[in-house]
Amino acid sequence: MIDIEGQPILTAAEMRAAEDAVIACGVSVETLMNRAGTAIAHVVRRLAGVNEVLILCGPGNNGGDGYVAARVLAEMGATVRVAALSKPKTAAAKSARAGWSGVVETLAEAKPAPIIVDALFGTGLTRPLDAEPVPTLSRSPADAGAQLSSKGYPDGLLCAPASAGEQTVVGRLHFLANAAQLRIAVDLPSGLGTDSGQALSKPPVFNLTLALGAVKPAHLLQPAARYCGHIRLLDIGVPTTSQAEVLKPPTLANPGPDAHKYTRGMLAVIAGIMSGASDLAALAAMRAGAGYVTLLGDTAGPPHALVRTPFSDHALANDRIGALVIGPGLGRDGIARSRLEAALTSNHPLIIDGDALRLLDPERIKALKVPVILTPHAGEFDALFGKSDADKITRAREAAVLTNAVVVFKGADTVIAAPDGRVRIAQGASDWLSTAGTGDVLAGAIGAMLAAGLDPLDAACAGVWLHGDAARRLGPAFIADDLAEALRSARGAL
Ligand SMILES: NC(=O)C1=CN([C@@H]2O[C@H](COP(=O)(O)OP(=O)(O)OC[C@H]3O[C@@H](n4cnc5c(N)ncnc54)[C@H](OP(=O)(O)O)[C@@H]3O)[C@@H](O)[C@H]2O)[C@@H](O)CC1
Ligand SMILES: Nc1ncnc2c1ncn2[C@@H]1O[C@H](COP(=O)(O)OP(=O)(O)O)[C@@H](O)[C@H]1O
Ligand SMILES: [K+]
Repeated sequence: MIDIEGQPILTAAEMRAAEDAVIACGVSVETLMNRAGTAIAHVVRRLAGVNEVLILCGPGNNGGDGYVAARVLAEMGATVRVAALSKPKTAAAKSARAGWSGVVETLAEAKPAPIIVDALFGTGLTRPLDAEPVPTLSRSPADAGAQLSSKGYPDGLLCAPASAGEQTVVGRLHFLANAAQLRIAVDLPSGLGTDSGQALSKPPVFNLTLALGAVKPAHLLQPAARYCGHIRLLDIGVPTTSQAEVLKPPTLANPGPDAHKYTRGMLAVIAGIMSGASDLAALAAMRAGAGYVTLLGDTAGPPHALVRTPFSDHALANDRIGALVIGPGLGRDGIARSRLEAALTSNHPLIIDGDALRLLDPERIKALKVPVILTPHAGEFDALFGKSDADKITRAREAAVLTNAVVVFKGADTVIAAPDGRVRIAQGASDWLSTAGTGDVLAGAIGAMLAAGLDPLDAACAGVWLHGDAARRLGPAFIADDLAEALRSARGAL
């Protein structure tokens, strides 16, 4: 089992292409399925102990993985049962089914077990599951493992059509999941759109999802990600590369003996009408490790290490400024507009956040000749780039190209995109981040990284990582001030 930090993220089509490349070199689908099923079986065996395992198999290769896992688990001495939705459709799944010598129960009538393994649907799911009826038997079968007919009903047994509610695929999955102590999904919880991150049908929430060969967008994008539980990658010997990767901890240099405040990076934050927001950004930058932070505006108060200076073109013209944050608490009045204009013409690398994003259009951003990082939340993103049904990765990528800027598309599934097509996606963000001011903290943290000289994508990634890690350290009900302070611990842990 591999931790997914830093791993490539592949769409369903990219994963199929990666598999096809291996198959073209002479490796059969059956071999890949055997590797997948065997790896799944070993994980399940470790977690299940002596408890009974119920594997739910679908018609495609995801189901095929399930049959292989069942066979291997049985060979290892585990107590394992299999329940199928319908008979296997693909050649590899048929061959995997043939390798399972035990009974195959119907999904409709399978009794619960303490451990369930969902191998119903993986990357092949193309439509919602809710309306799909599960075949049921009109009498209790002595051996429900009878061959399933082409309609998906067991041959030789009279089948009744499914009734509503629990007798849908989703209903059965929820019923069996609710009764289980441990829920494990093969590749993806059944019901999720692999690339969109949408729940085509709402699956139960799993404890563990075993990604096969590569991480997929649905493992990270909301709402799909929250059904996956912990995600671990299983290697099936398919080489993968992608411009999209899971965010990993940054490598940041600590100050050396020759360091001084300016070598560690000088950040300027422009204040506006709501000084609390720019204060948070400034504090965050200091706690993320900036050497010198100056706040330009009419503000007052601690910390004493923060250099508060009235806003002026002269203050902005300081060559030592390595990066400039504009937007937190800026407002949208005349003063805000003139400060934004001064920032855009200052020649300093820019982090553009909050209100500043509402005062700009993509063409103006693209025309800037300095490195730019944009940090919109969903509302700001829609206002700047328009609404769209495209997935979050595509939207972030297109926005980065359109503006020639690094775009940090925030949310519970923050997507960071560079104009060259590289994408990084954060995993496991604390939902407690949904509190006022945490975006200002992020802008400051990214500002500290850009001022220290990191390239814009690395700076954005490092800031998002530190921000997410600080939140994880704080647990519940923190406020943005706590988060800014906790950046210090996050920085220290690297
Ligand atoms: N390829 C490889 O080398 C390897 C692949 N591996 C594994 O294969 C998985 C992908 O397999 P897959 O492509 O067969 O898709 P899968 O998710 O099993 O479902 C497809 C089936 O579902 C059906 N179907 C779709 N939507 C439906 C709906 N709403 N309701 C009902 N049916 C629906 C669809 O029918 P159709 O749309 O054609 O009518 C088809 O029959 C992948 O996640 C991984 O686990 C590993 O073994 C490693 C090697
Ligand atoms: N439900 C959530 N789970 C995880 N992170 C979240 C969630 N909601 C918001 N965030 C994060 O919290 C921050 C909120 O930023 P933003 O909306 O700009 O807030 P503000 O403007 O109040 O500072 C972003 O970094 C975002 O990614
Ligand atoms: K599955």
